[in-house]
Amino acid sequence: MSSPAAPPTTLHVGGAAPYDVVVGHGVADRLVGLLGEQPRQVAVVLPETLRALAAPVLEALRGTYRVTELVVPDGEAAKTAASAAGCWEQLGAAGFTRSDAVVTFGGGATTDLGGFVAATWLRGVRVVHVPTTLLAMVDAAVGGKTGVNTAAGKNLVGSFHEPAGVLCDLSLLATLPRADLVAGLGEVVKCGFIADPRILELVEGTDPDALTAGSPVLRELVERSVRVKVDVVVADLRETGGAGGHPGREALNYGHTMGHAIERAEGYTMRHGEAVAIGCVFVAELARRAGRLDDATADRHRSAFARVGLPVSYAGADYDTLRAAMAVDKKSRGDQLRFVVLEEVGRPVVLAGPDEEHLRGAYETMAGARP
Ligand SMILES: NC(=O)c1ccc[n+]([C@@H]2O[C@H](COP(=O)([O-])OP(=O)(O)OC[C@H]3O[C@@H](n4cnc5c(N)ncnc54)[C@H](O)[C@@H]3O)[C@@H](O)[C@H]2O)c1
Ligand SMILES: O=C(O)C(=O)C[C@@H](O)[C@H](O)[C@H](O)COP(=O)(O)O
Ligand SMILES: [Zn+2]
Repeated sequence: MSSPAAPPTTLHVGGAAPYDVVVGHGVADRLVGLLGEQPRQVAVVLPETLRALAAPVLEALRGTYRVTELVVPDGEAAKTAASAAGCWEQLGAAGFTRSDAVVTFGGGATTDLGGFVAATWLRGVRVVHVPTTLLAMVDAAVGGKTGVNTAAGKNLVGSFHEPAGVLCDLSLLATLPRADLVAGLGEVVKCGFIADPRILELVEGTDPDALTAGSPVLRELVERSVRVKVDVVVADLRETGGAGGHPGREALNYGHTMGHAIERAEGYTMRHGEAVAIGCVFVAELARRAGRLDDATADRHRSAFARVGLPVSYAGADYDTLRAAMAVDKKSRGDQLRFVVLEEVGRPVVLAGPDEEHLRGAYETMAGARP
């Protein structure tokens, strides 16, 4: 365990384009050092709502580089082809070259869009993420998935583009609304179920109200979740599959098949981490019905997510609507739905083409219609 004064932790991400994820208080101050002397100019992707929070970062950058602010809509509204096109226009007007760099400052929606802009401008320029939500620190800013939504569904256009560095400055979480911090815990608890049972013990053994920006337990949860993500991504960056029955990168998609369907049904007004929590409870029930998961572990999903204040049921859309939305999930192959399910905590596997009765039954339990 560590206090806010504890030195930063560096988690190295190996592979063809290695980089570090730095976790600690005040680490955003490292941005200029990380970008180095090569860029002449830096484009900072951020929502208008975070400009005050970003002021010290912008000021530090202006001391060294020509800075263009790419101000994008707040939250999920930023993840559109139109937002990306607006950024491309501004980069063109600024004469942004391959030696220049993009910085993202915001939650996962901002890092997803900004990462996509960096991936596509001149077929790829350097990007450094400064995530400002718990969810973006533990998940979105790490691993190189970038993208935008289309009318057909979530994250349907994007690319893999690894950052040159990720600075998780825990002090930035001080202003994050409680509901957004709790949403980030959705991905944290997901990491506990797919790979690190200690995360579940920490969540189950801590007063959720004590999980604040300066909390040592929150920091341990961040570091453990980043470690889970890094280990999976290093083994299977492009989601081509794992070895020995492990789903590879698809494991990180645990709970997302239903989670993304719910987000779409709600017009992207529900927080991603909330939808993921419901999706994990749904898929645990599916696995239980399919005879893959024991009752106690399925029930533990409901209790662990509920403990931190996340929703665990959803009846806002009917089964057929959600079933149709799940069909466009990236894990689908032809007409076949594929889910990541658990056989036990820490043992994810792929369940392809589940029994339609099990699916409908799991939906009815999720909707509260059937125990
Ligand atoms: N690329 C990936 O691997 C990956 C992983 C997980 C999630 N995601 C994506 O991330 C998105 C969700 O990210 P999110 O939960 O961070 O939501 P978000 O980016 O929509 O941010 C949530 C809200 O918090 C505000 N905010 C951000 N930082 C703040 C701060 N420090 N103080 C005050 N307000 C702050 C934002 O302005 C916004 O209103 C989804 O689009 C999801 O698909 C991507
Ligand atoms: O990094 C991954 O891989 C993930 O699946 C992490 C998820 O938490 C994240 O929401 C991701 O954006 C989902 O990706 P998608 O491929 O289902 O769009
Ligand atoms: Zn997610």
